[in-house]
Amino acid sequence: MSTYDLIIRNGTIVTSFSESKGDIAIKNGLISEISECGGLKGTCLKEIDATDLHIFPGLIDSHVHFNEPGRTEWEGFSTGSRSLAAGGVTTFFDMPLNSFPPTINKEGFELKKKLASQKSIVDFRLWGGLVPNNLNDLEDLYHCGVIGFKAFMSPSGIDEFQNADDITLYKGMEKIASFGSILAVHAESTVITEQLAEQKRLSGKKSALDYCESRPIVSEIEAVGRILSFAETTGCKVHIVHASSSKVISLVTKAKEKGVDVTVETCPHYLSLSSDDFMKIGPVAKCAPPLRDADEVEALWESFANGEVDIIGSDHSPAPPAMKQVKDNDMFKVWGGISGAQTTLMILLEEGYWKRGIPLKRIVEATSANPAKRFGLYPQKGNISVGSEADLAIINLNQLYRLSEEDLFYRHPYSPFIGRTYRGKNVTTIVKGKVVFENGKISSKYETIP
Ligand SMILES: NC(=O)N[C@H]1NC(=O)NC1=O
Ligand SMILES: [Zn+2]
Ligand SMILES: [Zn+2]
Repeated sequence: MSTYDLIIRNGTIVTSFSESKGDIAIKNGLISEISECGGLKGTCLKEIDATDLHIFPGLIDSHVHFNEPGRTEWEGFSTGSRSLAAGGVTTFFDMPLNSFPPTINKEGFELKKKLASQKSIVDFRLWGGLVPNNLNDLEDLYHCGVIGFKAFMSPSGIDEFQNADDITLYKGMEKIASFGSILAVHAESTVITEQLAEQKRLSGKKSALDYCESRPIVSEIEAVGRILSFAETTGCKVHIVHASSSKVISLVTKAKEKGVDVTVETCPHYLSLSSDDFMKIGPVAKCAPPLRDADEVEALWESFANGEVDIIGSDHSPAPPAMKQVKDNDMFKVWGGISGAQTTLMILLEEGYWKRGIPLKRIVEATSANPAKRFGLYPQKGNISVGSEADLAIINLNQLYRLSEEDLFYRHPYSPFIGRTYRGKNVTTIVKGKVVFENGKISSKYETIP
């Protein structure tokens, strides 16, 4: 008879391609057996009854900014990873900027890796940056084990992480292609966004609407078109982050049809908040690219439903409260970034599964299987199968609740989703076989923040 560390009984197991009831046995951090309900024979140290609950592969958030080291007062790995655990996320990929030093060379990588290993309660990988003048660091970063490289096509808001000009992109992509790695891009046109912002400034226009108008969809379309042409020429794999519009997604779909190796991400905020919501909610909902109108939100859901959106990432990009407040009535001066690490799954369940009939399998695909596949972690992650890592989220689809400030584990508990009602809550999170979140709480072993 086998001895297991943990057995989860009687849940509905959802993967990107299947949904069925069963029991899962876990040993040494891996899934060691899956059977129909009642079929597992053996003893275990702990049992979880998942009757009436759904079991998803733990989410992989391929896009967060946890700001550590250097700006830990903005977030940090302790609070950031606890927020993810609460939201059913078991792995994150930390972006190379907003922390200081940025992850643009080996030293920056090693420093961040050490801190994340000490403090994170979920699994992680790190992005490396592509910036002007670090072409000679890319190979070191690749050997350090970055999950991929990230570049900005417009100013990032952080002085020490410069946006990449076209020659940096082109030369960088040749190098990245030579290692078989991937470049993620923040794709907005510097020329369009800066000139429109300057016109707004000269005419004293600085409202939320003015900010949105200074970063139109065409600015994304132009930048995406340019990066796709570099991708075609260099053969470099590309991942477009935070596309705000189905028009951007369509451009990516057309490139895929032509054989370009490209994927695209959108974020829960573009799927659940409109520019009108931004006017009502204010600076907490400021991001770049900005929120779009309600028709765009609906069109984005269509792109999601038909599988054109590959990946959902949160782009969790917090800042201290003072930087998320409007001063001099000027929305342009507010930090652009939405706190969303904890809320991805609840938004997709409420707005996607419940309101728009999106299948759970599609949600699992975009939040877990696809990021694992795109970044080389599948099927160890992103799946529920014998031999894969025991990264799981156990979900009560019927639990109805209103998100409040007290629910948030962020360093600064603000979110544009506070006060909204959701159906579907993550109740238990398991990372490599360890229960890190249970019954609405961080497990006692991880309660104390180091
Ligand atoms: N620097 C940074 O995190 N910027 C992010 N914030 C945002 O709203 N979009 C971004 O790219
Ligand atoms: Zn970005
Ligand atoms: Zn980002």
